[in-house]
Amino acid sequence: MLRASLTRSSSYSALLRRTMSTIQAKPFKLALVQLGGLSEDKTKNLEIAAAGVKEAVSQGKVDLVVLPEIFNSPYAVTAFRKYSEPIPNDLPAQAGSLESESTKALSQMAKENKIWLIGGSIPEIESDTDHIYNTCTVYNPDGDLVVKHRKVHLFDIDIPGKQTFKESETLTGGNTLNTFETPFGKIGLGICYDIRFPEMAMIAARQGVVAMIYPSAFNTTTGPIYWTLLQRARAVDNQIFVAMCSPARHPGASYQAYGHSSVVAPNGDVLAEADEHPTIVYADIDTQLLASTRSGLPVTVQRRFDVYPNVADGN
Ligand SMILES: NC(=O)CC(=O)C(=O)O
Repeated sequence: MLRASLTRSSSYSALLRRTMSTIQAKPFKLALVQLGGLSEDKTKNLEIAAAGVKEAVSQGKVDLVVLPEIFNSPYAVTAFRKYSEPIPNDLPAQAGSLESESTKALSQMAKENKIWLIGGSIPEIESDTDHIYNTCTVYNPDGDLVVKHRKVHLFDIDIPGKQTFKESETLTGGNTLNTFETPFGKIGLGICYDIRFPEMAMIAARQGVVAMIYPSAFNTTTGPIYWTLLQRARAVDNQIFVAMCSPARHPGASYQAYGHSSVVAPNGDVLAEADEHPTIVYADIDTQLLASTRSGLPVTVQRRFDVYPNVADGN
C-alpha cells in the first residue's frame, strides 16, 4: 500500500496533502534573544531578560520570542537547587495565579509585550518529590503559563581536558514530550541536549509541529562541531523549522556558552545565525516552505515503519 503510493502514478499533490494534513500554520516572526551580562543575581538576570524581550518587539511586529537555557541562574550543577522555584503542574495556569519570582516575571514580559514567550529554561523544584528539573515555561500574550517542558535528556558528558558536565548530579530528567498550539501553528519544545535525540523531533513533527524550538547553551568544545549540524539534521529529517537560542558568551563564567543562536529552514538552510555576542536573531517563518520542501522530497510520507517498527529494540 505504502509502496503503491510511491509509484510514478502517485500524484504529488495527494502526497503533499497527506504530509501537510497535520500542519495548520500561518507565517510568523520569531525572535531569539541571546542574552548577555548574566550573573549570579537572579533578579538582575530577569531584568536583563525583560529588557531583551522589550528590545525584540521594539523592532516591529514579533509573534514569538525565545530566551536561552538557564538564564536566571549560573549554568552549574552546584547552583540549580539554590535558584530553583516551584512551577505549577496543573496547566494552563492563569497569569494572576503564578507565584514564583521567575514565572511571574516571564508572564509579565509576555503580557506587557503581547507576545508568545518561550521563557528559556529555569531550575524548577517539585515540592512533592524534592526533584530539581531544568524546565522551559511558555506563556501566551495574556501572560498565562500554557505548558512546561522538563529537559528529558540530561547533559552528562566527559570529554577529558575539554568539557565535563553532569547535570544528573542535581537534576532529574523529565518524562514527557511537549508541544503547544498558537494561532500560527503547533510548536514543539526541547532543551539543548534534547536536540541530540532525533526521536523527540520526529514524534513532534508527526504530530504536526511547524518548528522545534530549543532553549540551549552548548559550549566552546561542542558548539563548533555540533551546533549547526544538529539543527540542520533535525530540520531535514523532519522538514520542519528548527531554532536554538543560547546565552551570549561571558568571559568570566564557569561555563563558556557557544552563543550562535540560529534558525534553520525545513530544507536545511540556515536562515539566521548570531555570533557569540549579545544580540537578537530574527527570522520570518514562511510556512509555505513546509509545503514546498515536502512536495519536492516527500520523505515524511515515505517512511517505512513496516520495516523498522520497533526502534527501541533494534528490530
Ligand atoms: N548543554 C547541553 O545541554 C548540551 C550541550 O552543550 C551539548 O550537547 O553539546
